[in-house]
Amino acid sequence: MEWQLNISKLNKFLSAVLNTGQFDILKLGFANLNEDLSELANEEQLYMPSIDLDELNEMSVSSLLRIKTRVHLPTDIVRFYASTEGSVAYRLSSGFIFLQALYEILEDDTLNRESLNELQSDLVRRVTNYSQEILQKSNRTGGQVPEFKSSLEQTAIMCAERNTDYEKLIKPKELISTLEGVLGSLDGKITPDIQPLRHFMEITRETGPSGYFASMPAHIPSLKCFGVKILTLYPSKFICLPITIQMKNLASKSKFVDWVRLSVTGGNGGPGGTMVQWSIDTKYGVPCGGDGGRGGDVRMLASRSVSNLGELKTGYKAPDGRLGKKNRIPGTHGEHILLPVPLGTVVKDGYGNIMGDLLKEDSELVVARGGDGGMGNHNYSVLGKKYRFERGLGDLGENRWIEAEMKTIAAVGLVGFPNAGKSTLLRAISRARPKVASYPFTTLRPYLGAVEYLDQSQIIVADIPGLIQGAHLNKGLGHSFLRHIERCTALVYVLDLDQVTMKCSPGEQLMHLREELRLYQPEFMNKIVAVVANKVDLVDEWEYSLEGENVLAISAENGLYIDEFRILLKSNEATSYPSHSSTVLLYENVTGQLITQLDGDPITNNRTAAISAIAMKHLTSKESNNLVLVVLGSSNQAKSHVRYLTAVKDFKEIRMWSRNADNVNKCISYLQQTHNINTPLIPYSSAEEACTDADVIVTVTLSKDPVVKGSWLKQGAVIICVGACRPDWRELDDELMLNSAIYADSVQSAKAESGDIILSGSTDRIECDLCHIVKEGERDWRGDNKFILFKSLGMAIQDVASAHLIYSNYISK
Ligand SMILES: NC(=O)C1=CN([C@@H]2O[C@H](COP(=O)(O)OP(=O)(O)OC[C@H]3O[C@@H](n4cnc5c(N)ncnc54)[C@H](O)[C@@H]3O)[C@@H](O)[C@H]2O)C=CC1
Ligand SMILES: O=C(O)C1=NCCCC1
Ligand SMILES: [Mg+2]
Repeated sequence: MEWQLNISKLNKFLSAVLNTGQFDILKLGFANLNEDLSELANEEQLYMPSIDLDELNEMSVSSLLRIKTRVHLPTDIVRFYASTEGSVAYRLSSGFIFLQALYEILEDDTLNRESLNELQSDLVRRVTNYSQEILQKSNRTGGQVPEFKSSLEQTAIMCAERNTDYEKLIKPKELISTLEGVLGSLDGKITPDIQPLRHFMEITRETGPSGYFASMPAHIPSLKCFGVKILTLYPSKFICLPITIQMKNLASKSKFVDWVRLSVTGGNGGPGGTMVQWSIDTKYGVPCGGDGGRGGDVRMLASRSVSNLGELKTGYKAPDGRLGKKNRIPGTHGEHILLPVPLGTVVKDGYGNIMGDLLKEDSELVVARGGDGGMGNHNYSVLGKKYRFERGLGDLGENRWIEAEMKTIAAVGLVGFPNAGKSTLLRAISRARPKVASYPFTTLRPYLGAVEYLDQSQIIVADIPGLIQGAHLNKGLGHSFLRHIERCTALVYVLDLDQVTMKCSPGEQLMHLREELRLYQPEFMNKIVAVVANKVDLVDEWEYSLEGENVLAISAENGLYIDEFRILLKSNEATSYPSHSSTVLLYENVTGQLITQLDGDPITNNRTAAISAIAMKHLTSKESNNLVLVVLGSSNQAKSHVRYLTAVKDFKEIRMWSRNADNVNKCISYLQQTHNINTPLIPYSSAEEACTDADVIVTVTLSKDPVVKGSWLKQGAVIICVGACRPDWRELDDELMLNSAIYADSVQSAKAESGDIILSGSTDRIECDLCHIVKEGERDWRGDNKFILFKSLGMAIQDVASAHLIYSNYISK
């Protein structure tokens, strides 16, 4: 096929796009046009469209040049495109598709923003379909695609489709039957995840509260693959800090800037056009010049991804509007300049007047307005030779000096009495250098420090100057510093353990600090808090809890437990950091090539629940329906267990309990709204009440102590115990354990890893592995025992089989 691009249509298309004034043409997806054209030309079966640049008008040429020199694709396309680097065939074909789409775009007579959007989605669809076709054509074992330079590039796509999208590839019934099939095929040969890899264990000992698990590699002959899951578990959740700030080029940023002065100038309005349309009816023609385009504004944009004002330059000028065009078409507007600033930046004009307070993500403030475009000559109705070229020149853009200051200073405020060591602590965790001396009020204004993490995130911490008793009455620095606390998301109470400098006992310090804050503003009590006790090196013994609060003892001066403190700031329930985080690697059997690397979290969530569903299906009698299910816990596993257990059994009702009633309600709404669970889901405020008369009880908590007691349960109850995966953690009490017929996904793993089994002395009482249950079919699993217990530990074989299913579904999607 020979393509002849229709230049007048190309011009029309480009003008239409540019004239919308809001559409960024570069985003339409003509990637590497140049390169693809030349490559296409070398490829016999493809033909190069001919574009005669001389025929294009100025605007189109410059647009094309921009297109050619910059690759700026919609992210979906970038994902596919980038993933196939090195695959010449693929690149050519993507180029081919781009060109084909371009050709069709040019054929389209009805261009508007909507149809452009449609075309853009269409483009993404085509590239996607094409990539699927290539994947399917691959005839290599395991579905590996020969054209791909590295499977990692391709799997990056899948990783990018984290949790939600990813979960679409996993259907409960399909996963359950796949895993059941795999368990059935095992023939008793099962690789137990007896212990995490030795190195991980050693690291665990060194690193404190976090725990590391690495499941053993598992081989699944029937699926022609093997694999491994690497998993870390960090259960300590002292403090919830919802803000961690992603920072680009962390290494290059050494300065933390919280105040800047800069000059800002809006773009000038473009001049009106002076074009004249000739016609035989008028002697001098009809003026038809459009209005000039508006000059761009300079705007500030509040963004969570910006941590300080250090990136701002000393001056900005927005682009001018362009000349009005003929046929009364307005000139192109100058683009606005958006200056990203941290949330909570206050902007003042040169006279100190507040122009705005950027508190919310994505809120914008115009700091220099662009000038209006001048009127085109079509507005001047007077006809005749003299007035034909009358037009407005466009207004000048505003110009001023402004000051920007960060006022939402920090995610976390350090609060403590003078000399508790807050400044020393800030120095220890960040590069901030507040003055440190042992007399009160060394710090007169809040000092900020950025605590930086290896994953490029950072948390801003403020050293809030000395609070004293009576501060709420404006004593000491009084209200001036209490105000700073207002804008912190979380607070860390810093207690002084030094007998010499402390005003009162640590317990009393905590009480007084809280009281001061409460008296100043009762809402402060709703803030997230953590408590640290400083100068622990100066005391012989220390209680690690105070008034029911976990307290982390540190020595800021000597760097003792400072790493723990840094981690404590970051680990929390309110951030998106999950307690578990994992990766699954799937390898091809024969060649040992890595087929895919997957985010392990959705796999863990789904496969664990699928295994529980298989166990429950076999351990309860086939006829039993309308049972009462109880789920203790309200997080990932709780959600997935409701979905998977309801896929194999009908329940009369599902009772849900968790420590946090709010989370139970959220969990219930999620299940009803996102997964259309129709079985009544009932929140319970007492675990005991929920378990009374229940048929199936699932424990999916991070508790270290029993959450269910045998005395609560009725005879015949089936308990699926999913949490307590460490040798010293419990979810079930001894009475429950000793009265249960016990089964496990792996007997060997359960003997080595389950605190419930080990500490209740039940290691020799585990009947068999799940794969034997699956093979045996229906029988009396309870025997003489009061209850039936399935202890789940989670095994690599389940992860690998699930990853295989996801991968297969992905490539055939
Ligand atoms: N057997 C297996 O294959 C797997 C087991 N697990 C285990 O399942 C449990 C739940 O996992 P996720 O939902 O991902 O964890 P998560 O961290 O997202 O949620 C933990 C849940 O436990 C609750 N919880 C925490 N401490 C508690 C306490 N002291 N008392 C009562 N409830 C408490 C929390 O409120 C929350 O509802 C964990 O113990 C985890 O290690 C997780 C994955 C696989
Ligand atoms: O995914 C698994 O397998 C897990 N095993 C024990 C602890 C949590 C996750
Ligand atoms: Mg496990």
